[in-house]
Amino acid sequence: GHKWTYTGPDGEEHWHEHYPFCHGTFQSPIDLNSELLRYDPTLVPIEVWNYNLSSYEQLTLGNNGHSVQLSLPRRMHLSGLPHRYSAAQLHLHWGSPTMPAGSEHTVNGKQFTAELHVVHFNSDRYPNVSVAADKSDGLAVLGILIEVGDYNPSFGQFLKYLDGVKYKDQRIQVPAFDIRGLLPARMDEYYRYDGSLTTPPCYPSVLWTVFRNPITISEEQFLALCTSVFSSSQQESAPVPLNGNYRKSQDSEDRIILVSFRE
Ligand SMILES: NS(=O)(=O)c1cc(-c2ccccc2)cc(-c2ccccc2)c1
Ligand SMILES: [Zn+2]
Repeated sequence: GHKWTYTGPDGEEHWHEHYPFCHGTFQSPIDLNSELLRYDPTLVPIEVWNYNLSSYEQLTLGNNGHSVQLSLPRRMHLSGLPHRYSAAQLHLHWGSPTMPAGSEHTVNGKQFTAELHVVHFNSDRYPNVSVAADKSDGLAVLGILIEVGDYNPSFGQFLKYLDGVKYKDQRIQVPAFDIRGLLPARMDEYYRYDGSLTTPPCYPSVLWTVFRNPITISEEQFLALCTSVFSSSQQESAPVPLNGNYRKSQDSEDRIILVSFRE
């Protein structure tokens, strides 16, 4: 597909020129604003299955020039959603050392330091994530807001390998670990709405679950994230740091955001 970036001539205002859905409806991210929230007592706690991976297993850590992503085995899956959703990959969005706020979803206008996305696909209906990616009930993404605070040992499990994926299109095998450690303690408190991929091709195919409670990473872990990786390939003369890889808030139109908690 056509190249896209977060700034400049290929930035998000131009995505729709090659990716028409980016100009469409149900776009993500959105501001999770109290005025739009509706408590829904049918929203049950999210349950994760087979997230506790063995360190004997290896996962592929890659730099795709837009984010760092970790492949996940499809036996990892979610229950508590309308269908079974099996894991595909996780990746991050973050700010920069000078402008640390880099989450995609915001809460009453507050942007967090970073955001982790765990991408799953509807394995009841589709054979794999590629087939599911453009189907209206195809994907479910868990959004985990990240703020700077205590050191996060689970986050450290893959941050320590970032030097192996410094440049675009680099990938390495890393030991697996318990992915549950990247999620907040409370899985019963979350925002729920119908949205899209936050990157091109912006398919309106995502059932979003953004957890109410952020996780923390340390200042050092945040700096490692936003100084270790580049969106340019190793061959290019001028290395371009990979940071600020977040889409701005989209119009929530008249979408209701369901919440599993009473404020
Ligand atoms: N931010 S996101 O969760 O909506 C998202 C989902 C998927 C995705 C992945 C597999 C199948 C289907 C969708 C890919 C990306 C992505 C991020 C950086 C660069 C390129 C793509 C981002
Ligand atoms: Zn994402």
